[in-house]
Amino acid sequence: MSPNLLEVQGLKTYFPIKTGLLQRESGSVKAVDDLSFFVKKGETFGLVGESGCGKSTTGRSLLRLIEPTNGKVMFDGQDITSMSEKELRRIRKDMQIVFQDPFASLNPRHTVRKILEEPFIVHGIGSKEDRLDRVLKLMEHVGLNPSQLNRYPHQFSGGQRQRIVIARALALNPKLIVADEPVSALDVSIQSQILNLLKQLQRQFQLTFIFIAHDLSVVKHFCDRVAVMYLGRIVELAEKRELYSNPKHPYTQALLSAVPVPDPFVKSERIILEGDVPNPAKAPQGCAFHTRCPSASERCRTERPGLLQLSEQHQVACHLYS
Ligand SMILES: Nc1ncnc2c1ncn2[C@@H]1O[C@H](COP(=O)(O)OP(=O)(O)OP(=O)(O)O)[C@@H](O)[C@H]1O
Repeated sequence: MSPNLLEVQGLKTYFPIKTGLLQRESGSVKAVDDLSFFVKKGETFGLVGESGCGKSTTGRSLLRLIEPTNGKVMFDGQDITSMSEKELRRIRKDMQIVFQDPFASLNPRHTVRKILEEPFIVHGIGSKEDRLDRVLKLMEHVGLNPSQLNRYPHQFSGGQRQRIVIARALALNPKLIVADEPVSALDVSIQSQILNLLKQLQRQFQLTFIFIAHDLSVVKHFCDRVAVMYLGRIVELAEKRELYSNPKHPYTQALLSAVPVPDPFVKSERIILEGDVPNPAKAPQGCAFHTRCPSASERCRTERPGLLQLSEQHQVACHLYS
């Protein structure tokens, strides 16, 4: 049996750009541009990069909430990309997503009971009493008071609302949860509580996580392996400790230099990236990062680097190492 829950090969998701009165297609945004990686059963795989680099589109494409343009996604040995809608509905209960903004993902007119009961109703699971029982258990698992069963989302704090979203994601006993910036909208003091809850649930229910974040400080304690994305591509992928202690790609080095160091005796030099992220509709030839890279050579301008295996736990897409 494969140790991997997810295997992704050559995933591409392009969005057409339509212009003019007739909305003619005039190109495409390469939001996800040829990603290949795997996620092991029970691990937390981090996807990190600046806003707009394609993290959310990747997460949604993996679950086919957005249709990928190309590539193959194998989930638990099954090819999701070739599944019919019906087959997909069956397998979707094994793959859930938690979004950044808990308020936007909850129906304001539904009580917690109704919100948490819905997945069971949709999948025809249990009698009314049995469903209530399941809802109460879910509330308990995520640290919500069962007496709040009949409250509405606006009667909860941001952190509690995210607990409701997590409970709903857990309802159908999934194997994989894509957590798309699940703590970014929360107070810093609440962030670690939610991260701890996710970790505890992971152990309790043998969950596999894909954890999306825009900076490397949040994933530091949470992920096992981390992929750094830039303009729709993975530029570096490594086991967490290896990535933090031995970053190879100039972009990862710049991202890491922006992570605050809590020790006043440790001096860290911040690498300031010049220029803006190139427009994904007109991504440059060669390495997408070359316009901002302090070490770019002529080759970086013309030739796109592939992901190079530096060691068993470390891959980098950069001409400095090839
Ligand atoms: N439905 C869409 N139609 C057209 N372009 C899109 C669509 N969704 C995303 N994009 C574009 O695809 C690129 C990647 O967006 P995506 O939201 O995946 O990035 P992200 O890294 O998750 O950013 P953020 O952290 O801000 O959410 C961006 O340039 C975005 O504008």
